[in-house]
Amino acid sequence: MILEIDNVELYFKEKRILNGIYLKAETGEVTGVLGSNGCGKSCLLNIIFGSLKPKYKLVRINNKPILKPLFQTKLVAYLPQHNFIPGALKLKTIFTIFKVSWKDFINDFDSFSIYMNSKFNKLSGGERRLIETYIILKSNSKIVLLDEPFSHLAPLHIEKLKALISEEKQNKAIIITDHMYRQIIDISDNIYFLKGGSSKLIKDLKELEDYKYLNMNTFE
Ligand SMILES: Nc1ncnc2c1ncn2[C@@H]1O[C@H](COP(=O)(O)OP(=O)(O)OP(=O)(O)O)[C@@H](O)[C@H]1O
Repeated sequence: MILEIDNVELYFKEKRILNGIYLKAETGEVTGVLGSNGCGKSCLLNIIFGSLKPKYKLVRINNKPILKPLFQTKLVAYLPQHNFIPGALKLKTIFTIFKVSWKDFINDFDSFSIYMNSKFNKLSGGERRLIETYIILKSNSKIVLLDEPFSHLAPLHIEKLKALISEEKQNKAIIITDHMYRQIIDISDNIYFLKGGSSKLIKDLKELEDYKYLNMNTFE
């Protein structure tokens, strides 16, 4: 499956946030999105998901325009920047509701086994983020959008999550954004950089220095 989005024009009042966006993601690949604070990364993922309606946009799957919001097609799962799982739910219930295997999760993250009957809001911020990311990543959807999955995670959990992302991409098109740029560079097959409302496909990591996203000599 090939997902493309272009012709995006997003305004909030008179302020133009996005214009000149082109992004392509496909099954078997991780597509990373990098950019400074406020450049529009979350807005772009929201627009792809269909929960934010810009002035213009064109979403195509396998070259066919998709006119209804993508979330209505059940093709897509989206990890938003904020917590989305109700805090009063027990972990076991959450995995049942989202149809994700608790056993597989415990195989990957055995330290969570003690939490099976705990409520979600009793977990730490990083633990909650890990569970939300895992649930979205392991969903049945063929397109996965991850907004800052690595925030608050301990290094070992980040490494495990990266391995899972690489596994899941075999059957999914994954779009990911995070400020942990080294992790994004590590797992991405393609990287788009957002600046001034438009996207640029990065061919050489040095461009990230030229665009003043990273300090000069970061990649020496
Ligand atoms: N609902 C809204 N109303 C008005 N302006 C908004 C709204 N949502 C986002 N913006 C503005 O749009 C711009 C892009 O926001 P967005 O959250 O997409 O940035 P981002 O690249 O994800 O930033 P960060 O890396 O800090 O999370 C920002 O200037 C933000 O203030």
